Amino acid sequence: MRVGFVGWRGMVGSVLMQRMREENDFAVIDEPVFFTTSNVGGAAPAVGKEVPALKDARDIDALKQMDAIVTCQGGDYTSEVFPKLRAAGWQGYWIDAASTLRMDDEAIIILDPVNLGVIQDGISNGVKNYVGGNCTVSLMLMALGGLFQNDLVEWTTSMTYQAASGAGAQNMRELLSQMGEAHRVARDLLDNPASAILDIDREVAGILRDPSFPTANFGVPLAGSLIPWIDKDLGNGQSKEEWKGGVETNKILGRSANPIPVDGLCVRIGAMRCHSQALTIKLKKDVPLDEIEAMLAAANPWAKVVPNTREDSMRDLTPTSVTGTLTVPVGRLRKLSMGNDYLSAFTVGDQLLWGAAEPLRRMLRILIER
Ligand SMILES: NC(=O)C1=CN([C@@H]2O[C@H](COP(=O)(O)OP(=O)(O)OC[C@H]3O[C@@H](n4cnc5c(N)ncnc54)[C@H](OP(=O)(O)O)[C@@H]3O)[C@@H](O)[C@H]2O)C=CC1
Ligand SMILES: N[C@@H](CC(=O)OP(=O)(O)O)C(=O)O
Repeated sequence: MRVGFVGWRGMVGSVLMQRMREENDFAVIDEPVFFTTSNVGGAAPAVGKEVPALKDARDIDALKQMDAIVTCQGGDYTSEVFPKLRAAGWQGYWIDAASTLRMDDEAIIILDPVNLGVIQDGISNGVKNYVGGNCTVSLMLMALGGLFQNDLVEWTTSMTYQAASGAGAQNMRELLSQMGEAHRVARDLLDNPASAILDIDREVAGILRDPSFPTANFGVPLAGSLIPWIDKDLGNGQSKEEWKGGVETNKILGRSANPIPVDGLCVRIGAMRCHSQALTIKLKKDVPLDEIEAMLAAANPWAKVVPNTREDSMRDLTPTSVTGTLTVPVGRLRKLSMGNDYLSAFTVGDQLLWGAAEPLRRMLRILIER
């Protein structure tokens, strides 16, 4: 297969390249070809085999030569180039990280540990567009796959704690600048063990509210605070990120005609690249907790049940412990006081791995190895 890569040096693209090298994926791609929107003719990345110089990511004729294109370049690029490429008669596979085409009838949302059957049916039926899901949705389904597989979910809420990386590389940098500023104004007081905590707090609150505080990307402080809105305002009280929770979950599960209600509030917090979510799940029936834990653990090799103890939760169920790994721990599992068919859960996952790059890498592998 001749495979074109667009957006390979961005944040999601870099994680994709890193994972493809780790899994030796380039060995099974006959001809990898790298594209750019900014450096035509420049050197392509080292992938262990000879590759041509960077080609123009807007050159439809060059793109048309590809059997598959994997893009992490973003939604604007997809909106601009994809229709032209199809209009030019291109029949190849389009594998995309951006949300643009996700809810399109001609596209499948890819998360193969959860919906391999939907993907395989799509390939057999000639579907050519495969799009990675919203990070929060993919991570929730990786964690709760066992409950959905066993058709136990009547509805679920998802209250999220989303990392800065979901907003982009510049936002991650801004979060760290904000943390640095908050520390800077308190440093002298912190160095003095006799200083009053309310003096420290006043200094920090002052800089968070100061017009000089770096907020160009987030719009408001995130460090020492949080942002209870992610993505566009749909005008009905719901954010677009919250809307995606329902529609994308059901599309991935192949049950858009008979949807499971999934809704909640999406909140940005000061983690770097791991999204966390607290879930309240209304079960269709009362299932013993040990059976639920066994189902969750058996659903895929990455979901890991964390015992619901203080020590295990604090050690294994945090962004710090999960970052940079493919493990999706799920814990805080208990029946809520509302009744035995109400289950709580808390899960954490790396939004650049299962939330973005990994489903694309695996989709390419599925196409190559079929
Ligand atoms: N961030 C996320 O969490 C998620 C993002 N996505 C999707 O992936 C898309 C890409 O996101 P993301 O990777 O965060 O975007 P980036 O902004 O990191 O990268 C996008 C492109 O910007 C160009 N670029 C310009 N300057 C630089 C630089 N200094 N370093 C690297 N690249 C640079 C590159 O294109 P070129 O080489 O052509 O110049 C690159 O491919 C998003 O638009 C979204 O649709 C999907 C899921 C999660
Ligand atoms: N919206 C997500 C990141 C993202 O890129 O989502 P999507 O792929 O659905 O646009 C976040 O901010 O955490």
